[in-house]
Amino acid sequence: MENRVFVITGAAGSGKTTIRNYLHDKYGMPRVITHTTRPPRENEKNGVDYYFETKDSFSHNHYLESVLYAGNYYGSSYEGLENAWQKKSCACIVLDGAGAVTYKRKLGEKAVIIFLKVGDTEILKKRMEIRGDDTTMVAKRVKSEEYARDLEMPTQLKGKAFEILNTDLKRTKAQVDKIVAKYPHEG
Ligand SMILES: Nc1nc2c(ncn2[C@@H]2O[C@H](COP(=O)(O)OP(=O)(O)O)[C@@H](O)[C@H]2O)c(=O)[nH]1
Ligand SMILES: Nc1ncnc2c1ncn2[C@@H]1O[C@H](COP(=O)(O)OP(=O)(O)O)[C@@H](O)[C@H]1O
Repeated sequence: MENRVFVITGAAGSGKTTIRNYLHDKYGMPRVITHTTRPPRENEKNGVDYYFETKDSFSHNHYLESVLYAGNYYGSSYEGLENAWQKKSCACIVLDGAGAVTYKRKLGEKAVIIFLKVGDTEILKKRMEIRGDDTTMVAKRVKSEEYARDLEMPTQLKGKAFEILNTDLKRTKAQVDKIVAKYPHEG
């Protein structure tokens, strides 16, 4: 079976982590854990949600791609992806729009991109608040260039990515199931 990585992208609060966890729980897809210099949220654990790094330790890893997002660095390593592929042919990862573009460019057909859209920015803000994000962090996030950019699918991905409007989670999951069914994967 050919190796694939399902890349979930979209704005903050659009449901990327929820869908990545769905792919993991329903299809047993290993999650590629990425690295960040962002401080952990209250419920986040090192090695589970992210590898939390200092600026110095972040700079020592070998990345397939890395970005600056709302003032913090994020990066995904080749090693993380290879480790996931050693377990299963289909893995999943959460990336910002720029990361998704790089994955498509570097991995071609191996990268299946799903862009999650939520039209209403008030809904996104509310979801971040309900998730329990620090209000100062939410304010900083929604003011960032990267947040505004990721409200729409990157132009470089038009025609090369799936777009799902994530308002009703049940419907979103059903649409994800249809996409996964297009690709051979272990049970
Ligand atoms: N390009 C890239 N983006 C990443 C990586 N890890 C996380 N991200 C993205 O960075 C952005 C900020 O993530 P985070 O601080 O967890 O906020 P959240 O989107 O509100 O959960 C999101 O768009 C993530 O998808 C990575 O390794 N590379
Ligand atoms: N379709 C949906 N309807 C309502 N709430 C949702 C939906 N999808 C996700 N959520 C909730 O919104 C919050 C943000 O989702 P999350 O997956 O953390 O987003 P992201 O990783 O894109 O920032 C979480 O509390 C999640 O449970």
